[in-house]
Amino acid sequence: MTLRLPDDYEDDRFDDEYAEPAADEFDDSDDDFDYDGDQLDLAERHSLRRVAGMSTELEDITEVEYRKLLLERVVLVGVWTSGTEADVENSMAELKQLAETAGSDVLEGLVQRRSKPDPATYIGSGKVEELREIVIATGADTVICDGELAPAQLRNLEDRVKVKVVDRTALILDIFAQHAKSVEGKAQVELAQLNYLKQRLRGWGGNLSRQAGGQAAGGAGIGGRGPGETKLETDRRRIHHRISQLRQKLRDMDSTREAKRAERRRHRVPSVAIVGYTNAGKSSLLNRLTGAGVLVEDALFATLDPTTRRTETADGRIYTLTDTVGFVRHLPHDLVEAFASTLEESVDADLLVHVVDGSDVDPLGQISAVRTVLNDIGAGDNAELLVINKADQASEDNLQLLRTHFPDSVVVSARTGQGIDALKAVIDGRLPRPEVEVRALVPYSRGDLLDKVHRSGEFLLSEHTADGTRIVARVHPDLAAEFAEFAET
Ligand SMILES: Nc1nc2c(ncn2[C@@H]2O[C@H](COP(=O)(O)OP(=O)(O)OP(=O)(O)O)[C@@H](O)[C@H]2O)c(=O)[nH]1
Ligand SMILES: [Mg+2]
Repeated sequence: MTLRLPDDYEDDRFDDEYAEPAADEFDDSDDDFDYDGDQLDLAERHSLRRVAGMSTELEDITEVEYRKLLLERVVLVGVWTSGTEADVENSMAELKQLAETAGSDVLEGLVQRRSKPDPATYIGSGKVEELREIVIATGADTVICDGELAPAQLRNLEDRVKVKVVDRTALILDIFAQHAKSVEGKAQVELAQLNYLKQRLRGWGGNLSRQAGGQAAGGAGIGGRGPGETKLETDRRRIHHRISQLRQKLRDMDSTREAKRAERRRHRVPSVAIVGYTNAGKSSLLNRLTGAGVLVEDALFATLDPTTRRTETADGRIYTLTDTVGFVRHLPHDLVEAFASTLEESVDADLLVHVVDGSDVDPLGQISAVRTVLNDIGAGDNAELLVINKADQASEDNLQLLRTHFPDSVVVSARTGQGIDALKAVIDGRLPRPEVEVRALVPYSRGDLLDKVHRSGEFLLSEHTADGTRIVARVHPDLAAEFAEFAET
């Protein structure tokens, strides 16, 4: 079925670039690698929360739920442009995990080796045919592509395989939408979704009935009503309006967050941010270090709101530990931008505790993906302590590899507690030190001063004399001033 669209509907940014290619560009000679569904270990799929029905109208855009994708029975598609076969399998396995986290059943996976994705349809036209056959045979209602597709590519593919096509970016946005809990988190996700959506309006409202999910085999639900030009315009305007509302709302919330941060800086409480790949065990580690009781889940992006807890070093110095949003390869740029204020917790931190899952198949890949995002958000130069987690589960080979690459790292298991005391000691050693050394004889009536040193400074010497406590300590300048009257030289 051909789709009729309003004449003026052309995506202004992409259409020229991704115009229909000439027939000879549909070259499938390089279709030499097939990825059959068995490699995706279907037995292991667990059924997570399904996404409930979604309106086909764009009227409820005040709801973050609005963009729920209704992913149910999906086929995954990837283009293998570079790297080894193991890399591509790894990337597809991660896409599968993301799809399952979003609540879908993964039926089959398909990979094409090409020098670059097809500009019109992402995969070559021969593969598109094959994909369409798989969609019919499996009864899939959605195709998920492992990348960020241009709006025109999504449209073209949808027109040919006749079910909904989404990309990795939309999938990640959807997962974030499902997991967002706080008002701020929801607003951030909604902003990212709307920014993504505004380029792709027709793709969702056009040829597919979103409620029916597009029944490829029967043809039902296809060729539904496309939005008229007026409606598109209204929707666009509404989205732009909502985007500016959300930006304002986030700016307001940002000032509250900034006030809290300023407060911490004023009291010179050192701050440590726990960062790392999603599912690496960041929340588990925060719980282990502070007894925080933060949600831990074997799911991607379980944590979207940063949690900050106070804790102290063995000698009683206070510092804060913040659990943060996990990262993933190719984190959508819109998300990074929308989460900027949340991510600033990491930018501001005195020390980044970078947690990597030592039992992952590609821990080095995870580390570099995380460092890429850290660079993007301006935290690339912060002091970093690499922590290799899940030591109880990691292979000796992996541990060896990581230790060789990162000799200063600490190996722990947040689950068993292995290495946690050593980690605390290393964090302690890497916290910023108070800068002023004071020598004083403090009368016994001023125990409060000693208490302050205990909380925010560091004793180098403390001895009891007949006249009071003689101390040598490192403290912050404000506190140093309070010792002036008792100073000794
Ligand atoms: N075997 C083992 N599993 C662990 C360890 N630490 C965490 N896990 C498990 O790994 C999964 C993810 O843990 P989380 O602490 O939620 O990971 P996270 O990094 O906070 O994940 P997100 O918030 O989703 O990015 C959970 O199932 C944990 O039980 C560990 O040391 N060993
Ligand atoms: Mg977490």
